Amino acid sequence: MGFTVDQSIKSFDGRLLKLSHKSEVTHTEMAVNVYLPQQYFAEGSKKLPILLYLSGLTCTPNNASEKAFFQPYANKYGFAVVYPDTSPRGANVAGEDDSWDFGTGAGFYLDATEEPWSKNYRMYTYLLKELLPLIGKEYERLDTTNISICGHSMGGYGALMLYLKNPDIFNSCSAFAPIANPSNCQWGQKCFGNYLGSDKAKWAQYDPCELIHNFKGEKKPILIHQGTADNFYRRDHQLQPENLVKAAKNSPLDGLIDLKLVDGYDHSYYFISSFVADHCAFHAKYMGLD
Ligand SMILES: N[C@@H](CCC(=O)N[C@@H](CS)C(=O)NCC(=O)O)C(=O)O
Repeated sequence: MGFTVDQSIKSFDGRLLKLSHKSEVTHTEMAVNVYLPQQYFAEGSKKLPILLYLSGLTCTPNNASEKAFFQPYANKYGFAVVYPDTSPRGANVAGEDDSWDFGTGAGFYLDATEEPWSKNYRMYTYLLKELLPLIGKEYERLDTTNISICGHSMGGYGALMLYLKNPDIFNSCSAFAPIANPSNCQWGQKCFGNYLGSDKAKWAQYDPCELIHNFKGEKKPILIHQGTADNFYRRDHQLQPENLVKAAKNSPLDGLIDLKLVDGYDHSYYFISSFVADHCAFHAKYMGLD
């Protein structure tokens, strides 16, 4: 089943497509936005790389499409941006709308193994086995063999986790204020506990601080920005990017976590958009575009 194009909006010389499709993985209708840069519309253009951007808790595909400002850099370098949703919606699972940090808007990019979540909350398989292949099929001038990954907060964790597990699929990884050690913070413990149960060995299969030890890809840096005025970082200890720097020691990525603490920035899209240029330049290099 293909995409329905709900809207096609001109933006920074390219077009933002608001798409939806029926997912056989989540058994729901899924929304996804795709930004096609100006190069996509040029006669005889070659296949364009893809930046997969994963959003944080409560987001739909629209938050980053409207407020992160990837578009000028997507046009500068010539890559598309794919903005998936953060969970299935309307799965009708009891309790999915009870809190903002679990269930709807908080799929944690994993495959739930526990009832009643395991039928629908399967964002890991959805992204890798359904969404990316469908993008490749429907947009033949996008190159699904040249994908980089980036994300914010829960999506920053998602980007780290997906990259560390699948270096054959993703060229490069960066994150804004990621939940770097989910087994060790309230947000992660709540979601891992409900979706995966109490077996910590299952949690380790998704925690970047565990996965980094078994990373099998090329030795490249991972770029992370973290604002020092982010309350989820300094007050609530939900993010803990330093734990990933520590975990990298004596791992294949020893010394390659490029954590940039940026003074005075909070957790919002004002922070993200301030450093999007750096992240796009970083990924463009590994996409072969600079
Ligand atoms: N709803 C939460 C905040 C959730 C939040 O900050 N979500 C971040 C990701 S973790 C986000 O991107 N929010 C949407 C936005 O800023 O557009 C609260 O009330 O504290």
